[in-house]
Amino acid sequence: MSLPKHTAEQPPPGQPGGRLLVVVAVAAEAEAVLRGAPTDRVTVVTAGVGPAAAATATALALAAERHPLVVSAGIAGGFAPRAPIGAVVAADAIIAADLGAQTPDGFQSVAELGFGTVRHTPPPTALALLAQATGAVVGPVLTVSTVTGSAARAEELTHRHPGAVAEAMEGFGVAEAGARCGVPVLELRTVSNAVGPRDRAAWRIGEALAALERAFAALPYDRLTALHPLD
Ligand SMILES: O=C(O)c1cccc(C(=O)CC[C@H]2O[C@@H](n3cnc4c(=O)[nH]cnc43)[C@H](O)[C@@H]2O)c1
Repeated sequence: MSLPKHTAEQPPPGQPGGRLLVVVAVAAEAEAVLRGAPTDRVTVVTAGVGPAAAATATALALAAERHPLVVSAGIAGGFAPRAPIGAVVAADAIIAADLGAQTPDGFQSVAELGFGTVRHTPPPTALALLAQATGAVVGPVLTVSTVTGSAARAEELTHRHPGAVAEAMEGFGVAEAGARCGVPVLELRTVSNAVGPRDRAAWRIGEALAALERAFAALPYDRLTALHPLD
């Protein structure tokens, strides 16, 4: 007898439902998500910091269990004035902002150089639902491997990505894994610090984690998973 592909907790193929796969970097973010979310509607994976750790953990989680939708979540740096400390942001584009080469003409992304991609686009209807429920500021969220620490770097990123609302370190990795596995990816972040000159003492991590908890308490889980039924 062959085993069914779905588990007791998962709906049968073709029917809406299932858990959101939520990928965070560190334990404090996982705890905030789990305080806010109904525990039977999320699988939370603590991946580690950076896009490589995020991609690996996401791919492993998707291989282990079917999920209709993935959310890259956690704290982030916000671009002023669009995303102040405590704001919720949601990505309408998930962009690898430092994946490329420095050339005599300035930075060129791997996409501009003719290989690979630096952008993933979250599903618009799910993004709209998520943003409406959480009051998120919507815009591009940048994935960087180095936290911005100067006004010059913040200006350079804003110049290359007008309208960017936040930077963090994992979204593009999660989105790459989701794309390879055929599962759509959203990015939902709360702002702990401003993108700009390094001032670690000004980071408001507690405030951002409280906002993350509230955001996950507000998500419309049934409607989100119904948009992307498991096949
Ligand atoms: O002290 C530092 O400068 C520093 C260097 C590397 C990592 C950190 C972290 O605390 C991890 C950052 C963690 O939170 C996200 N995050 C929050 N704010 C930002 C930001 O302004 N730029 C990039 N990432 C940020 C990120 O996704 C990581 O998971 C501190």
